[in-house]
Amino acid sequence: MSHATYSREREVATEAVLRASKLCTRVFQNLVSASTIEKKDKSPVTIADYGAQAVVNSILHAAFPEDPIVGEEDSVELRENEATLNKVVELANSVVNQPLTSSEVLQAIDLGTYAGGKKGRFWTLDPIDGTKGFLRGEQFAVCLALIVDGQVQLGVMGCPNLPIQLSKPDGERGCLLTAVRNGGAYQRSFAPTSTDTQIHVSSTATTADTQFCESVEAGHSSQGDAADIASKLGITKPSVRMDSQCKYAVIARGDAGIYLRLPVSATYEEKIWDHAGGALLVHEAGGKVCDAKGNPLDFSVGRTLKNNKGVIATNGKLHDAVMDAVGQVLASKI
Ligand SMILES: Nc1ncnc2c1ncn2[C@@H]1O[C@H](COP(=O)(O)O)[C@@H](O)[C@H]1OP(=O)(O)O
Ligand SMILES: [Mg+2]
Ligand SMILES: [Mg+2]
Ligand SMILES: [Mg+2]
Repeated sequence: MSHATYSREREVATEAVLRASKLCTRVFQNLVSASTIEKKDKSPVTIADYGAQAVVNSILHAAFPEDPIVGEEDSVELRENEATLNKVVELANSVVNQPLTSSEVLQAIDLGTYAGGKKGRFWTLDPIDGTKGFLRGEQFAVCLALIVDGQVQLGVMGCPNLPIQLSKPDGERGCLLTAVRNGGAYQRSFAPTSTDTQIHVSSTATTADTQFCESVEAGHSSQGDAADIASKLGITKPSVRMDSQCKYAVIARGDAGIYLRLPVSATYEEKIWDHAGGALLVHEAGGKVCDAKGNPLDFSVGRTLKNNKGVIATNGKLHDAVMDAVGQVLASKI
């Protein structure tokens, strides 16, 4: 089968995500302390969010000046706060080759205001997915994807705190995950000499043996419904709770077989940057992703997944059994 390999896009996206990941780790090491955590001070993650978006957008824009970007952040509040802006500029310049001025940083951030849609190609960026995980020193991800005519074609995700092997939490951390449509899913470490290894979902066909994962945050997914679904599936092990799109990564690598993100409110619309790269990773690793009703995720309707409610990702073999249980538990709710 012939298909686009997006090799140049992949190379540029990898470079951008690695540099932004480095920036995030630097912010965590220098600005997050016991006292910021105790005070629930969000300023470090705000600085990292803006810095990572400025770095990724400026690298993308230099390579593909015609490509629009749907990014999570904009510069409106940053323009009001000179001290924060100075820190963002300094950090961004610590990871890029060509130094940026303050106004270039602001402009780069605002390249992310595109509305999305079903025609043409655009990038979507979550500079830090899992802000709460970032502040806790747990999982977060820099997530970049390329969408063409409403379909995700390339996903590149940097997970600075994710162990290369989940079973070795004290081993090497920092994973770069890449998927190209019809081209497979891959992982490498952040080490410059590291090379891609193809990854696959788990081959488990028995729900009772499966590890399932869900959000840390009760406000992002209905954990009561997830527990009911797990019990219907005969799963007795507690869920693995993890922030961010790292959950898609662990499904794609076969560490877990089921990711449940169940609707918590009638009004919340999931954002495309929270799912585009992760969903392609699972698909290309041999798994399946859909919403709580079994519909495919629709990335062609703007900045949100307004045609979908919730997200279910599995290793594929378990998909029908999981969707059966989801249907029973959510029958009266969605
Ligand atoms: N009410 C909400 N429901 C679902 N997801 C949310 C909600 N509020 C924020 N998010 C986003 O969910 C993602 C994290 O989810 P998870 O619980 O899987 O870690 C993040 O993208 C977070 O934004 P952000 O990118 O600003 O952290
Ligand atoms: Mg996010
Ligand atoms: Mg974010
Ligand atoms: Mg946010």
